[in-house]
Amino acid sequence: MTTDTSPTSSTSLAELERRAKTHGARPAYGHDALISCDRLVRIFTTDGVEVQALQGLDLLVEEGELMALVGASGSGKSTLMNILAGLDEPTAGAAKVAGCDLLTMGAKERLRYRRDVVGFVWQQTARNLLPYLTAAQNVALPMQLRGRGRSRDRAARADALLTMLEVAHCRDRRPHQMSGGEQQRTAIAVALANSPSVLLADEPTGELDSATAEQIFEAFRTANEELGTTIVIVTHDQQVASEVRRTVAIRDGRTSSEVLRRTEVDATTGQESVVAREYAMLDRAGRLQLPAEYTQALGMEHRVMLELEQDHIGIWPDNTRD
Ligand SMILES: Nc1ncnc2c1ncn2[C@@H]1O[C@H](COP(=O)(O)OP(=O)(O)OP(=O)(O)O)[C@@H](O)[C@H]1O
Repeated sequence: MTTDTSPTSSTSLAELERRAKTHGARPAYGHDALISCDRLVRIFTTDGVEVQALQGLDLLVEEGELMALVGASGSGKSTLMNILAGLDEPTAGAAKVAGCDLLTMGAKERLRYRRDVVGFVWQQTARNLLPYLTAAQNVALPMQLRGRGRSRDRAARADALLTMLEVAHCRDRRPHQMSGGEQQRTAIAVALANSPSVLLADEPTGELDSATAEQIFEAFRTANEELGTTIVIVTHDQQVASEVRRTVAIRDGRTSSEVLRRTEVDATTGQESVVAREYAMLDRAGRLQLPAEYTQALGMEHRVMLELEQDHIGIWPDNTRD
């Protein structure tokens, strides 16, 4: 590749000034996103051994999105969720959720963040609900702890949320009297009780069969559509891609690819169909993660050749190797 981007004598000073101005006027990365992670790093050190769980992860989530994060075991999903939940702090990088800076928050702010800005649903149903409270009492509790409203108003909101999530019949039951799916739908109601900006769910269907999991995804869709809550669901289930509009894959602590689903209308027949397209992620330094099956198929290793074409960039194996 012989692309030369250095300023040459033919580049006028005025042109360089114009480029610098355009660059300076560009809005900051993720300025209009509800969640923005910028080159996020999390290093764990155990017995002197360092594990880089997040290795410069970039992620933007817009307000009102319902999206999924997928990835193999150990790819860094839970680490990212714990940081977004305000339960863990990143080693480096930047992370903001609804205007809150997750790196500089003090203890008091962190507590307010966890109570008001984010709601969580965990995989283990026991972690989501208190066993000695009924479904309605579980949903009312976060509102009570926040000290908002009268008891009658809190009970009315709990009822409305349970009804929306189709578990009104469980209102007077304790968790052990409900099915796993009913418990998780009640857990979503609990997480929504204080109207958080973001709902985070870490493997919420991990303990459920596929039919019940489908109902849980339906409940997330209802919450997203009716309340406009931004929802991020972590799962290792690749099937989730058919349940949400955007699925981001994490590999080795970085976002590696994204699947977008959209409805397209055939211009001639007028028929609607859902089209899913996979994209590779280009990070802010211009780095691209190529899928292993592509690079292996062409024997690409270490070095590749690039060529800039009119509307695409070509990538070829290094043909100087024997
Ligand atoms: N508290 C910790 N101390 C040391 N290493 C950790 C800690 N938490 C996570 N790790 C390591 O960080 C890496 C990412 O772990 P993480 O739990 O985020 O992955 P995951 O994608 O959520 O995996 P799974 O799907 O199995 O839950 C792993 O190598 C893990 O061993």
